[in-house]
Amino acid sequence: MSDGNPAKDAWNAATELLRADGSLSDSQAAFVRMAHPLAWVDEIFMIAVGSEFVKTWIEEHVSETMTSMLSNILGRSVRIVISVDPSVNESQPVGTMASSIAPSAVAPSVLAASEDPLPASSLTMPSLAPSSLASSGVEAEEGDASDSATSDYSQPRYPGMSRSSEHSFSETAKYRESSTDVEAGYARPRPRHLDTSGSGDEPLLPSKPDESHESFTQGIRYVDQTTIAEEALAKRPDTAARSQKARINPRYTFDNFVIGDNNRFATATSLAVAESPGTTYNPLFLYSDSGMGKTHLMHAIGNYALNLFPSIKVRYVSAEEFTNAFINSVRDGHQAEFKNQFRTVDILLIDDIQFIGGRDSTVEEFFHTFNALTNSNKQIVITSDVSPNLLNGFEERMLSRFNSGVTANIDRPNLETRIAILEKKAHSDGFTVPREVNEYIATHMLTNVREMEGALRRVTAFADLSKQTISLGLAEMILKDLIANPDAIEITATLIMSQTAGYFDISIEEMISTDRSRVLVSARQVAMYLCREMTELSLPKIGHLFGKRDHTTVMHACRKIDKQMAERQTTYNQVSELTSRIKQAAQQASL
Ligand SMILES: Nc1ncnc2c1ncn2[C@@H]1O[C@H](COP(=O)(O)OP(=O)(O)OP(=O)(O)O)[C@@H](O)[C@H]1O
Repeated sequence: MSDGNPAKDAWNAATELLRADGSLSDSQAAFVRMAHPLAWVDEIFMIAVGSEFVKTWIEEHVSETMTSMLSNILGRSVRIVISVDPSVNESQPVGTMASSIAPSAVAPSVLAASEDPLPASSLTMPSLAPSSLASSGVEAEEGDASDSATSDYSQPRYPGMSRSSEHSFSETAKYRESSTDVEAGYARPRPRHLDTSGSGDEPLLPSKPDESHESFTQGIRYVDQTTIAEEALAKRPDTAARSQKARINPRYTFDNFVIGDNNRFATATSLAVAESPGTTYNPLFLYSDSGMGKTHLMHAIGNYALNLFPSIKVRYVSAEEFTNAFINSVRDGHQAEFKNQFRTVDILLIDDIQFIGGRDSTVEEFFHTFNALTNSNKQIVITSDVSPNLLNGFEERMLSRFNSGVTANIDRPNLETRIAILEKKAHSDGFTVPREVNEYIATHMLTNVREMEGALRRVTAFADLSKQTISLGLAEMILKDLIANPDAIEITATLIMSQTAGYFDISIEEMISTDRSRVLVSARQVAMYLCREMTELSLPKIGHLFGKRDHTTVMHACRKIDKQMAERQTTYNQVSELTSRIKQAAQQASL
């Protein structure tokens, strides 16, 4: 949908057209969607990305195709100029940033560039960065005297029930539903190193499941449970045997992986690895806290690669299993078999690598396995609970190898994504779960997707066994030992302040200080707003808690955040997420 940014409209249209005619693969489209189209002036088409990595990737892989499609759409020849702006959130839906740029901020530098085209490298756009749109790094936080006690803010609101959470219930997920559409005969070139496999004349499976990966469009997508893997399985009965041999779980696919802001980059690189193993992203290192979907993505890579390349050899192994297999091979004198098992594959997926840290001989063996595979351009995917730099028990030479490819973090999913995950799980398990039940679970359980799924399973299993209809009341009853009664929860200003400070990565001292730098003012205003919404504290009391500030300052903060939530998706998401976190922390404290 257009929001008056012609660059964004053209970029989106070009992406969709190229996807439709097969010129962009799933992973290419995923990267294209990480870019933020800023402006189009004459022959200059400007986009911003968050990192050099994505810039180079776009330049090398899709710039030419996009340039020519954009030129067709815009009716004149354009060239793409890419700026790197670390403040661009690559996982944020396209358009968020562009739409926040005032036209007046774009005009001067762009026009100058268009009249006298500069080489791309010399075209810097400091005025386009959102941070530079503010007149300075110091933000006003005081209210004016007219914001007086006659306002509706003079009375406390309903404790524990914020307007933000009401919004989030009614307006969060914007998913579309659609079924997968596997089009036959859509072959892609096989990666060079796989061409020598001897079975190159075997037809490739359709590799463009198309609509199923539209999840890379903004936000969240909800797809039919029919997966590419299942479709392919029906066509190629041997796929089941190959998955089993590869120790790949056919249930974990890209189709049933919900893509949100927290995992967009990790999913894009995983897709790229499945499509072109052993080429660019080697090794791919995925890390996150427990239960965030690393193993799911790993199996998805395996499933997709097995479907794309009929002769490919894939092997999934947990680090624990690798360790045991190694120890047994030494004990039984079967080292040759061990080596053969792990060094002759095209893709090795090793899960939870942190497990082998400190086990010197296993680490050493893995080092040799790693080198043997990468030296012959075979793909390695590694998962861990921490980034390579924080792994314990590995030598430096090993860590530098882990860092030599691509590392991708998976964050905690936000509320919207958590609801989408639950909806998808319920759907694929064949249950109809009312939306408020999924919202209830997602709002109260936010630290681990696995636990959230466990809660949903508890509810569906109980309803199934007792032949009851799934309802909010039933869910509350079944989950009462996991989720405390909302009425019994005590939400204090201290809790709000500490959660908000943690979220913005600042200290409580900074939050109540007189420092008025932009980040601190934003965090402070959000915290004041939440205190007003979630506690019964009066304006003067809140002001006092926040460094003895005047009640008009609190009033100003509340009005400002209220307004920003209506205008800016980012603020809305921040407040929704914080509301969830605060409630969860309060619940845990009350259990
Ligand atoms: N984005 C997502 N979409 C769908 N399901 C998800 C998503 N994220 C996590 N899950 C589900 O959550 C559960 C836990 O995920 P997974 O086992 O992949 O986590 P993990 O990060 O590997 O955890 P651990 O570090 O404990 O091994 C799985 O059932 C997985 O399908």
